[in-house]
Amino acid sequence: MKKTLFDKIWDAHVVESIPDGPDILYIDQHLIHEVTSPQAFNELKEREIPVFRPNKIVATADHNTPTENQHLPVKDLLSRKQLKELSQNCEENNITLYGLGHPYNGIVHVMAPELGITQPGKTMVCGDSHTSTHGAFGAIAFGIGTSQVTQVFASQCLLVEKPKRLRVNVNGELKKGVTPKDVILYVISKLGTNSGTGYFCEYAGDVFENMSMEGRMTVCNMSIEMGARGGLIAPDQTTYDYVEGREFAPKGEEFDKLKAYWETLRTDDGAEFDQEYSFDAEDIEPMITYGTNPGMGIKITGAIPVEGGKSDAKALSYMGFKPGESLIDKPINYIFIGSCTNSRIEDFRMAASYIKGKKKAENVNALIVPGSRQVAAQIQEEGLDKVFEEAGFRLRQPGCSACLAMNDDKIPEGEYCVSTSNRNFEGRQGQGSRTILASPLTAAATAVAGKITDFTKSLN
Ligand SMILES: CC(C)[C@H](C(=O)O)[C@@H](O)C(=O)O
Ligand code: SF4
Repeated sequence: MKKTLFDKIWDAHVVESIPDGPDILYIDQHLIHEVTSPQAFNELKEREIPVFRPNKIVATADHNTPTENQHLPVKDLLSRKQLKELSQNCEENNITLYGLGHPYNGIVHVMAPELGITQPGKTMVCGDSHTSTHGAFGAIAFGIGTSQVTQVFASQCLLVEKPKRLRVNVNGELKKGVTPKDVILYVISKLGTNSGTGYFCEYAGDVFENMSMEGRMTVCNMSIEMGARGGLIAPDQTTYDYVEGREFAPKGEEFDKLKAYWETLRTDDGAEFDQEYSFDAEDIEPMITYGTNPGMGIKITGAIPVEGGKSDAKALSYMGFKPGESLIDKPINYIFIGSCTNSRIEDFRMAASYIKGKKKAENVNALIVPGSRQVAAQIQEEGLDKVFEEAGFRLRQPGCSACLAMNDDKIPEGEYCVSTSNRNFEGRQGQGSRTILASPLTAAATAVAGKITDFTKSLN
């Protein structure tokens, strides 16, 4: 039978199938962080169940971490408690933790791929919705709830209904200034935030084939924002080149053997999908959102749609925008370049290439936050920190930062923030804050202009 990439990986991990019921799926890699693991550890303790395979778990601290003075004790008491609990739980259960200050520390969806923990063909879970990011490698990766975290701790397996198959094709050549973030914001603006519900999405076509691993991660990261359980892209030479040589990647003969298997991980010609959509790369332009869900996106030079239901009216009133309005020239006082969507080296290269030789607008407060310690080190190695400094930006230390208001980095009430993160929900970046999702390039251009600007004209 002809199989999809998703089927091949899924079927290889089914321990047992319950007729007309869920599958018991083996999980190769479990990632954890401070927010969704404490209750799971507590439950295990209460029921006196040991962690079954501690060496299949890797932990990091990311959500509650400050992005300044990481060498000092964490000021916020709740955050400090959360981080301490993670350290204790990992120690008690023999789990590797790359905590605050460790050279491998970072946002879970940034540090695991860069350490070579994320690999094609694996099943991966984390108590975090953006686990879909790891699908960029041709892995089945998805977020789970805390009770499922307990399940995986106890058994290394998960009882889970097999999702349906969805494929999104984008073919053609992207225009100048159109980045992977714009591609996924475009797709979600076309399909809506519920289109993926019940599905696992494969991204196919030459746009994804030509993308770097960083770009593919940006795309897969936001699969959950169209409601999909996860997203994935068939592994290819770009994937193998990225994985090879990384700290925890297989080495030598083992790598070659695995690579031969990874090469079989592609959708067979003629394999069937339950749903399929196709788009042309030429139709995509730099995108921004105007509302309070990631599907409310328009091209940067576009106008806010006039037709819309009650929820649109509510979103626009929260955002302080009007139907039919263009966002060009809207003054913006905050920008955030960071989050597991856009905080990898390529994102900072992109931002720096625009910023180089320019100055940050006076009115703008900029948060530039690498996704991991390794990204931060690479920024320095490449001298990008100088580019940012000369333009008046200050780099922060790694973490989830202003992506969600769980640490000190918050956007004040009523302020607009052009943000490279993935969610623009009400209050997401701080109570009353207003998020405009965009690419690192758009965020950089906004920071320089002090307002939303059609920067594509100035690109050469
Ligand atoms: C805190 C965590 C559970 C949450 C998630 O699941 O995604 C967070 O990472 C987010 O982005 O909203
Ligand atoms: S960066 Fe944002 S989206 Fe990603 S894991 Fe952290 S809080 Fe969630």
